[in-house]
Amino acid sequence: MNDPSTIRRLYGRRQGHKLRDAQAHLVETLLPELSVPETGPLNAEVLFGDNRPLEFEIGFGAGEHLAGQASARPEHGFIGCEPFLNGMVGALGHVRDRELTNVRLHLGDALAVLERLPDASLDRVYLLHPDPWPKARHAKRRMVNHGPIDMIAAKLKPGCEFRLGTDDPTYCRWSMMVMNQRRDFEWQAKTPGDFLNRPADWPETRYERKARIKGHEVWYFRWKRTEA
Ligand SMILES: C[S@@+](CC[C@H](N)C(=O)[O-])C[C@H]1O[C@@H](n2cnc3c(N)ncnc32)[C@H](O)[C@@H]1O
Repeated sequence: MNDPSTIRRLYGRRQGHKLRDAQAHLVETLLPELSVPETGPLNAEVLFGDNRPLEFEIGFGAGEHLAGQASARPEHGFIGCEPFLNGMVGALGHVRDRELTNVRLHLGDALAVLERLPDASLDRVYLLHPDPWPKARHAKRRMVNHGPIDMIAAKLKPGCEFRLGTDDPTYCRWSMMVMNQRRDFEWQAKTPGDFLNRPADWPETRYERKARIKGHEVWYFRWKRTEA
């Protein structure tokens, strides 16, 4: 596993385009330093050695949003999860280039990390351009569903935000339907068109940029965790 060509063979081919030597080297050297521990309960002390506020990104893609938020708030700790190795390489590159010390990464399922955090421990959760699963028969696979949203609700501190971005009209409508049924979240749209404009503190993601180039509308949702 320590040999870059082995890493490339094991992950690069199976999960995306082949890793170059420099990318495999990054995975070999920087990822172990930044990885969320594989087992045991997690909190800010375990991850960062102090009691700082935590933010969590589900499926960070190539990591540009995670890195942007982490450099904007160096006093917060950021946990990012992404099962796609080529995306992880992107995030590692941003962490290295921006010399970020407040990011921890997990190559795998975000929910498996989320469930190990204490309840009411997160200051923000991001879900940006989740896989849309557009067919009705696949709707149960959408991240915006009762099980995952129950977990997000449990882990967010009351008064803190869950952010969702999507350019998929079905996902947009679905998310409004699922979230409007909940009493534990309050939609933060101040005006009817509010969710059409990206807030200034919301860095653009790669997927979002591609969607805009294709001429798609993008919707930006912010829900506040209530006390309910
Ligand atoms: C359409 S991409 C969007 C990536 C990125 N957020 C962006 O906006 O550019 C959806 C991402 O979610 C990731 N993903 C899907 N299920 C996940 C899960 N259970 N945990 C973490 N990431 C997941 C996928 O690997 C993929 O990279």
